Amino acid sequence: MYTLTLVVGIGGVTNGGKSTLATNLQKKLPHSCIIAQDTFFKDDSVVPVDSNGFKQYDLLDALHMDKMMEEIYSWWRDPQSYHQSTCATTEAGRTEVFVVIVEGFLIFNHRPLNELMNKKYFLEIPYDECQNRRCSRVYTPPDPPGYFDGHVWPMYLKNRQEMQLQGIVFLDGLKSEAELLGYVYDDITTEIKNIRGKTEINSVNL
Ligand SMILES: Nc1ncnc2c1ncn2[C@@H]1O[C@H](COP(=O)(O)OP(=O)(O)OP(=O)(O)O)[C@@H](O)[C@H]1O
Ligand SMILES: NC(=O)c1ccc[n+]([C@@H]2O[C@H](CO)[C@@H](O)[C@H]2O)c1
Repeated sequence: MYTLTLVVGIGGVTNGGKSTLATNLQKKLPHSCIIAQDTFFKDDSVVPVDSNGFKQYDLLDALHMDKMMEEIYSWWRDPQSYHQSTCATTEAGRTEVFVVIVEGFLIFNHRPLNELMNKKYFLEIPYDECQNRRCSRVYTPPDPPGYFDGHVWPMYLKNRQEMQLQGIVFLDGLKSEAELLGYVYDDITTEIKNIRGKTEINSVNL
């Protein structure tokens, strides 16, 4: 049996709805799993502080990107084993496509990770909505007063300027969860059919 893979990137602004979309997609896509960038933050004690006393969390340097890449490679080497716990049984004779959904706010700023992704989506919301959503969230450690305007939003603008744009589909994060899911799910299932189709043609030609 062939092992075919698809790496989907869901990036975007903080509170743009990345985790929500990734979770909704993962539930609908068989043989899929999520690797979330937020689980690779360095320990608070090693994250530097700027002259205003703000912890510099919204930079690639605040993340263990080496560990995140290792996790993705571990999936890639053997997606079937990686999926074992969550995966439904494969249908006999069917060429499966294993999907990893890589989700995070700085996934398009890391060149090696960028090169791995086959489909890329970026969720955007306006400043006011972003500030409102962020204020209703509690991170560990919690945002200190002034953190959004003093660190989060300016770093978002900077990171967005620097990210690699090639191949990214921009999504309006103000759209409903269902609408966003519908669009991305259709796009990915079309890609999965294409990948399967190409393999089937190649095996006939062999
Ligand atoms: N399409 C949507 N419409 C309205 N609200 C949404 C939508 N998607 C997510 N939300 C809400 O926005 C907030 C942030 O969502 P979520 O955690 O998915 O974002 P995120 O981009 O993963 O955030 P971060 O990575 O910064 O922690 C949550 O309160 C969630 O319920
Ligand atoms: N350890 C964490 O998950 C953590 C700690 C402090 C701040 N954050 C924020 O997470 C967002 C990305 O999802 C960034 O905007 C960080 O500020 C996360």
